[in-house]
Amino acid sequence: MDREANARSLSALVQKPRVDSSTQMEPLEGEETFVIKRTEATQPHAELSSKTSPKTVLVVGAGIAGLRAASILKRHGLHVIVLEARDRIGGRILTSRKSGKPARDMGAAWMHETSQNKLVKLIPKLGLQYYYDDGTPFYYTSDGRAGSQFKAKKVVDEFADYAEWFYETSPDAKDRSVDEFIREFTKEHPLITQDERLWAPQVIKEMEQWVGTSTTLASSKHMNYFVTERNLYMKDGYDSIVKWTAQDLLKGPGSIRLHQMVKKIQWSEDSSSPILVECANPEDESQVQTVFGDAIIVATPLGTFHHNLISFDPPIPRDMQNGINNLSYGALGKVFFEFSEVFWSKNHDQFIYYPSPQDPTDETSEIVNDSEALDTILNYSTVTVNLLLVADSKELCVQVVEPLTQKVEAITDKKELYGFFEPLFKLLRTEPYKALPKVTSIESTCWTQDAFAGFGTYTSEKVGDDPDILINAAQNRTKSKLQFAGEHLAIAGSGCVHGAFATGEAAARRILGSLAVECKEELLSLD
Ligand SMILES: Cc1cc2nc3c(=O)[nH]c(=O)nc-3n(C[C@H](O)[C@H](O)[C@H](O)COP(=O)(O)OP(=O)(O)OC[C@H]3O[C@@H](n4cnc5c(N)ncnc54)[C@H](O)[C@@H]3O)c2cc1C
Repeated sequence: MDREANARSLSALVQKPRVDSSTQMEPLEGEETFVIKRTEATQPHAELSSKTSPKTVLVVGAGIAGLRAASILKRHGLHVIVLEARDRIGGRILTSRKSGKPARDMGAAWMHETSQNKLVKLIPKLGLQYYYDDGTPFYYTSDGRAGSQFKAKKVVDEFADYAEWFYETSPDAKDRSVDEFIREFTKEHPLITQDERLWAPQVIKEMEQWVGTSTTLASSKHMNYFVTERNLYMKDGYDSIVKWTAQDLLKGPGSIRLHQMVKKIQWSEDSSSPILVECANPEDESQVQTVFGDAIIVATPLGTFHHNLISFDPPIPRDMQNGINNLSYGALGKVFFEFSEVFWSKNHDQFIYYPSPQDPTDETSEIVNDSEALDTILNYSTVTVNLLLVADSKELCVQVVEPLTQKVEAITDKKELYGFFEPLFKLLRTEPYKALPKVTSIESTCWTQDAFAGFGTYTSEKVGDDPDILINAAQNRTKSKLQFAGEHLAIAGSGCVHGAFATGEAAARRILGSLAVECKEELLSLD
């Protein structure tokens, strides 16, 4: 379908949005986030899938993984029902569109690993605007700008190299946190100076943004530090990828059912027993319905499993459960600040801030850091995206990671939120003697308070985790009527949109196999 036709078919199905449960945002006037009309999904009576062909496949979750799987299955002639708890599709891809404001991606904003990321093909195909992050970042400490030759950065590169070699040559060695391991490395290194020793654990915090957790929790065994790829920012908003993925499902009513919070899945491998799913309307849990299918794909976030938000009868297969127990979930938060004037460097796309190390000779430092009253943003590592360069708006997007994400996302008062971040903005001024300009709008994420996001943002390998258990368990379910998809199952691009997209394809292939339907590769093409 071409872009114009796509837009036409969407507008036929679109209605005015309501507040999204994943974010607590400004009033919604003028917002254009698209929402599909409520369908017959809330019929009180149970519905039965046809015993004759085509078979019915249920897909739980209308994130990119579930939508990709459902769309492939529909193209293969199967009857597909996507059950989505929210009032919108896209899951952790959420583009906030407010009148007069640029599109803000509250979830995914970048295409990563662009050399292998097949979604990049959609950029020219759909005529989307983008920005490649080829610029150099500016680095800051509480004392101001750190030079580009900040030596501790080189020490961190050397450590990452060492850690990779260490676990390659000693695969059975005990996992420890990145923070613990880098301190051990710098302590034992004969040529590292005391300053480098102090700063290296601070500088490595830059990776926190990738793994979605702090270096005190992140696994050094599964460390993903050498990020040499290019990244592409979706200037028009990531929801265009969601719309493209869902276009076949949006053609007629009924394929996607919103407000369907799945609570229980009764499943069996017996081909004569249907899969039975109990759903409730999240806004009125007395509105319950039961849906039947021949097979099912569960594509909800890893955190929903950690919180047992869906019950399975019989329980989730043991190998899958073991995998879930051995993989962690992280939390990256974002706050968008729009200003009346630009006071930061116009030529650098990111501002990376390293918090000061605790000076072991300063006996008061521990007391100061423990004090909630004195807590400021400058105690944490942050990456601030310069949206002037990236998306042509007078905005900064400050990214934080857990445990700060939970704290920031719990702040509902905009003044308080700004006050917390203000010391960072003062630091980013190109003319430090000038007062900061007026902040004209603030918008913050709220994923850690959102059950449908699993109270977090994406998979994060923490100390002791083993991601392969879950991936292997999912891949081994070749003949099963119960399949799983989602970024947590990605072989490549874990935690990312393209990884999630690929897991939707893999789950669809396994369902086709289990229903003895031939997979036609041309129906998976992005061309
Ligand atoms: C702040 C943030 C920044 C990110 N940045 C990037 C980035 O720049 N680049 C990148 O590639 N990736 C990024 N990601 C990760 C990316 O967004 C995810 O990996 C991807 O969107 C996950 O897709 P999914 O289909 O696996 O899950 P989801 O998108 O979470 O879809 C799961 C769906 O299941 C639904 N659901 C949950 N429970 C139920 C239930 N009980 N019943 C019915 N439905 C249910 C949810 O509402 C949701 O729609 C970011 C994520 C966040 C949150």
